[in-house]
Amino acid sequence: MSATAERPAHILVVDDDPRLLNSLASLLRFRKYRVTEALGGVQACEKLRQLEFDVAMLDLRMPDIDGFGVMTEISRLQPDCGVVVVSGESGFTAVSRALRRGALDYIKKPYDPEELLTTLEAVLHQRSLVRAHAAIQCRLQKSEALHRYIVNSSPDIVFMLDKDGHFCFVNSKIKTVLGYAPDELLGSHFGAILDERDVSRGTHALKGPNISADNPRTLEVRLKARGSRKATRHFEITAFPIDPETWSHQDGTSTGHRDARFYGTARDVTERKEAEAFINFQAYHDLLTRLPNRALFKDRLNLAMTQAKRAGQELAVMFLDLDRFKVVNDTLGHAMGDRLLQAVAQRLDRCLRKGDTLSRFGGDEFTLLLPALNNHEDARRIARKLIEALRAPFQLGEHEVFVGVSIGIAMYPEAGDSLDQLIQNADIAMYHVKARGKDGYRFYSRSMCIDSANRLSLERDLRLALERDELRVFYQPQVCAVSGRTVGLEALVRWQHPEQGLLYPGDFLPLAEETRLISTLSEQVLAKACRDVGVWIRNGHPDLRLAVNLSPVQVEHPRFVESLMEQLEACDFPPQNLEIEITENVIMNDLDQISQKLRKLADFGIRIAIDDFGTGYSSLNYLHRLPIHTLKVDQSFVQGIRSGEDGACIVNAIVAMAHGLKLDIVAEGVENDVQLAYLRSLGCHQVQGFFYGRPAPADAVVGSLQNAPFRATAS
Ligand SMILES: Nc1nc2c(ncn2[C@@H]2O[C@H](COP(=O)(O)O[C@H]3[C@@H](O)[C@H](n4cnc5c(=O)[nH]c(N)nc54)O[C@@H]3COP(=O)(O)O)[C@@H](O)[C@H]2O)c(=O)[nH]1
Repeated sequence: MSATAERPAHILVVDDDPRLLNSLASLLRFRKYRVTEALGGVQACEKLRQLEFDVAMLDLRMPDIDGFGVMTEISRLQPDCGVVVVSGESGFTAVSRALRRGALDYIKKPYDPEELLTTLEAVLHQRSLVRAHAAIQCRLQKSEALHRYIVNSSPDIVFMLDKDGHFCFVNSKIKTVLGYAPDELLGSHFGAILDERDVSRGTHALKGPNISADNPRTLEVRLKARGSRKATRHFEITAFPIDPETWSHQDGTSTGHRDARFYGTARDVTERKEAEAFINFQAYHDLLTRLPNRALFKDRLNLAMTQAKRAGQELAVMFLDLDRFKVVNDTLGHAMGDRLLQAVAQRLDRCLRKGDTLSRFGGDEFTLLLPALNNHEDARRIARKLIEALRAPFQLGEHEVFVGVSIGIAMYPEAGDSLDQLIQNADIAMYHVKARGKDGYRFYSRSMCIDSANRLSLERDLRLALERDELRVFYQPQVCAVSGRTVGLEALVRWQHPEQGLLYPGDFLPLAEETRLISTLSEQVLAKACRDVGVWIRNGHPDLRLAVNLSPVQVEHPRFVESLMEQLEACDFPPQNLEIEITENVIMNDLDQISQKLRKLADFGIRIAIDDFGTGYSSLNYLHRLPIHTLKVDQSFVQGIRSGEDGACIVNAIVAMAHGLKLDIVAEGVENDVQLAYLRSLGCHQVQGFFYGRPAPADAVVGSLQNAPFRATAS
């Protein structure tokens, strides 16, 4: 009777017979329906355009527009309006045609009023069910659209996995973030998009025993973007197991959600991770060179010391300080200085193995950790490599600059068993390289380290020693390898300390250099040596050569040439009998200045020898630019002859080169006849070393000058 409880159903009654029309309308009105009458098809179509109906009760045979025509209009104008045909026609064709056109029922005239009303009620009831269903469908669609919108607009990737970890659902966020279309992932295992480094951690995460809705699994993993264009991104994944009891889609849908056992979200945390990584990098790196900073260096050193201790191995800490960097910085400016530091860091870094740590310690200082070494030779090799790496000039814009590096080496455990001690001792060793003319390397030895109280008392003692004439000069012969005759004597300073006994240069020369007492010390040594050797020269050894060591501090002094010549004059010592020994590094500190000074000395007849040849700068370029007379092969190479290491090859090369350049050559540190025989076979005619005698005081030397071979027994 009614479309809803509040509103009576609106019925359109259509018939071309006024009497039948009226009677049907009255019957329906009597039953409280709202009725609109249409006398024929034309009127019915008009009413359909004006009003809304729940049901149309329709005659079929009408003169103007018949019932089928009206049904066409109904389905066009009001498809929700139900149609009940009330017709005198009862042939199969008419009935079936009416039903095919959408009529819900067919009542034959003359009708039974009760039967007609029952049919109408049933049609109205069916209409209301259809409408309710449509309303629910509509609400469902809206609800699903809303949820789809919420899920797809989520800032996170939302996903569902089956029990084995295959995707059952993934929202469209994955397309924006990683480039995958959700559909292409359905059915694939989630491990397929995990970065290789996180596959095992990621896949194990879901298998954990404690994972539950109250205790979701949260982990950070890297996910691969689709294709190779984009990099891996970082995600924080939170995954919950789905309780099969509460998951209402068990009965299945075409999307496969029914198998879902895990629900989760993946939040893109790449920006946060990158910011963290950058902050972390800043905290542990030097931003100019991108090398580890002090803090990271100390951390790695600590770890390496623990490992070395456990494995019973050595490690080396090197302290590197650039030579001549200050000049570049002061003359070309800080921007160029910065570029130089970057270029230096790159060159040094290229010399190292994967496990080594090069750090910028500050300014132009670098520290290097070489873990797990077998012996000192390993460290020595790297130090030489580093020095060599910086030898070639650096191109800074239009400027070509040269820097060198002074390297101090502290070996663990020999040079200390705490990290601060190792760094400090490497620094001390580096300082000794600087004091000896820069651009070289030295291993730390205990004699280098004088604590401040000792240092003060030693400095005071040294000042007193210079006043009280406690310095002694010892002489070591330089012998002709063929005749065994002594052709020269190297003067080597000793200190007869009143309490500590005889001290060697290594015990006090570094301090003398630091305190600038070296100038007075050298003057005293030279004066004594000139006096001693001068007497021997005058007493029948006119060609006897006196070799003296000069410190860089002396050579760099602006009055170096003048004061040396004044001293020789004062002692009446013939300049042509003097040979000064300087290291290559002294020369390279300021090639132009040194070259002028050496030329002046050479013009006076003084001979110039390069001491420790092969261990320092070794730029062969200076050899023909300077007035050099002698190369002294360093004792480390001579000792290599015995052990059959590289030393022998280097000696071969140095001797051949000296011959080519027509320079004299003196091999230092000859300790046995094997070395002597080898050197002789190379044509190295002058030798020096314990084989012929240790350095000895003047009175021990003088008697042996006549004899061949010379033999002294002192220290
Ligand atoms: N500026 C000055 N420097 C000086 C002076 N006197 C010495 N020195 C420098 O000190 C260095 C160490 O000297 P010293 O401890 O005297 O050692 C010399 C020799 O004893 C040692 N030597 C000689 N032969 C051998 C050998 O067969 N085996 C071996 N293990 N050692 C040996 O070598 C030192 C001499 O080296 P060099 O000078 O390179 O010829 C010394 O190196 C000087 O630089 C000084 O008055 N002023």
